[in-house]
Amino acid sequence: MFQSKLRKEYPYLCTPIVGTTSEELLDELEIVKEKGPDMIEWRVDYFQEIQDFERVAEVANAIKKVTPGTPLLFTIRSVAEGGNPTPLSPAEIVGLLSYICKHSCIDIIDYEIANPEEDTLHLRKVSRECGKSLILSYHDFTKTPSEDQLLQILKKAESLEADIAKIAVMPNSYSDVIRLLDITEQANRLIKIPVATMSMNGLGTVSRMIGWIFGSAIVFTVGAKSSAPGQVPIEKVREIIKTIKEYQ
Ligand SMILES: O=C1C[C@@](O)(C(=O)O)C[C@@H](O)[C@@H]1O
Repeated sequence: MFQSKLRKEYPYLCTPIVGTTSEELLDELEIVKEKGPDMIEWRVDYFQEIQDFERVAEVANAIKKVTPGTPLLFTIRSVAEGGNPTPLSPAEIVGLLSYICKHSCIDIIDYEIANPEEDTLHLRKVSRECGKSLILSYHDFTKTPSEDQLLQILKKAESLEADIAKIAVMPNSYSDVIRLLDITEQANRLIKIPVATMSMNGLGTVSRMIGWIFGSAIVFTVGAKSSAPGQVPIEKVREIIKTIKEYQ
């Protein structure tokens, strides 16, 4: 599975695509493809035809056909955690994630850790049976929770057998950004699965540039369009990593 290739010394550069139609998505993908990301995230909460599961699987396969060698992450972000409103109920979201594991060639699904544990365990089982990886994620668009709370979230993701634990939080000061980096470094010693962390917005943007040094395994970068505040274009992040590595 792809996460065994996650390199501690170099992060996966992931670029989201956020189109509302298959045409928009494939146009975005043409731009993104040229930039050679290590992972592509389809933000399905923006997709107009999200209720038509067969159509969603068809589009996922069309995306994968354009970038066959690049792990494809399938994300339905909830409004509560910064996503776009969708007509799907929580049960339908579980249904779509299960369907997509069974009927498409996506590689990874994202599920929010705040969801009921029984649904998470169900999706863990289905994704594993289908050979897909599972990211358990947590987002707070208003603040950066305490060190204790964030470490508990990462540990919970590990105990629920996620392949990767991810947290994206909003800083209200530089000390929040430093805390996030500190937690990232601690988590790498305390838990065994890879973690992906980011501090959002202008204040936190530095975490997207240097978080990998502290052990964040994935950086969400802009390929064509941004999916969260503070994301940096992929080519800029590459340059920064290259410069740091030259002098490390
Ligand atoms: O979870 C994340 C991280 C993210 O919110 C960010 O802050 O870069 C962007 C989302 O597209 C992705 O699903």
